[in-house]
Amino acid sequence: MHQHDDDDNLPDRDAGIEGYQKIDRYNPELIESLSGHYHEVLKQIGENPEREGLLKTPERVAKALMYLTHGYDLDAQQILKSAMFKEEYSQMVVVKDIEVYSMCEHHMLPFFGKAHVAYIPNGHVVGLSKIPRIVDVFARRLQVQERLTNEIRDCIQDTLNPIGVGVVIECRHLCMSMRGVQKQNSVTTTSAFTGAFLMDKTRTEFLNLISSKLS
Ligand SMILES: Nc1nc2c(ncn2[C@@H]2O[C@H](COP(=O)(O)OP(=O)(O)OP(=O)(O)O)[C@@H](O)[C@H]2O)c(=O)[nH]1
Ligand SMILES: [Zn+2]
Repeated sequence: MHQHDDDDNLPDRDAGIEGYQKIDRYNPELIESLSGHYHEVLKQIGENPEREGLLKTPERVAKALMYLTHGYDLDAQQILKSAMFKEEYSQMVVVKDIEVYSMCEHHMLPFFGKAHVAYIPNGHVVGLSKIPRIVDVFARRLQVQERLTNEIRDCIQDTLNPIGVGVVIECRHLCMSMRGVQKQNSVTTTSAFTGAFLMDKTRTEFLNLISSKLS
């Protein structure tokens, strides 16, 4: 469902988050309402929400959850467009080891690790900091790692129109380690490519660059 943000002060979100309702996420009334639900959650897990250590917990958790999902309010394309510069550089640009913190949409438990992002400019480069920023825009939502990977790729491809984009993400999922199958050391790797990165040579150069230990 496409949302249009012309009637209030929130920044434009990128369109196309299916069924997402735009909210004013730090509105005190909303935080209070969400806190009420967490107060109930504490009771339902057998805790005493009135004991001293838990008195402010519902509000803290409500604020934390709102922060951890604030990517819904950000427009990744706008962020890239705000720092695009005409430049004739035509080699691969790689930003590697970008910390990722996201939450799986199945269990609302964290998954975290690193993203490596590359593109080959086609007349324009983008301000380097904007790459980690757009990783965050898509990571700070309820996600699956595959979609996160594709969304980063598509955003760069559609906005910057480069000769190609490569994205590799490596994450540990707490839903697989602290519950469920309980595998403590498994790491999930996902990748997405466009354009020149679909060719072996370019893809191999990218994969070699992100595995180098220079940094
Ligand atoms: N493809 C994909 N799966 C994920 C991701 N995060 C969590 N999952 C998986 O989502 C699946 C949900 O499966 P279900 O069988 O419905 O849930 P469940 O009974 O809690 O599954 P278990 O985790 O196996 O106990 C699990 O296999 C999770 O490992 C992700 O980013 N990508
Ligand atoms: Zn999960």
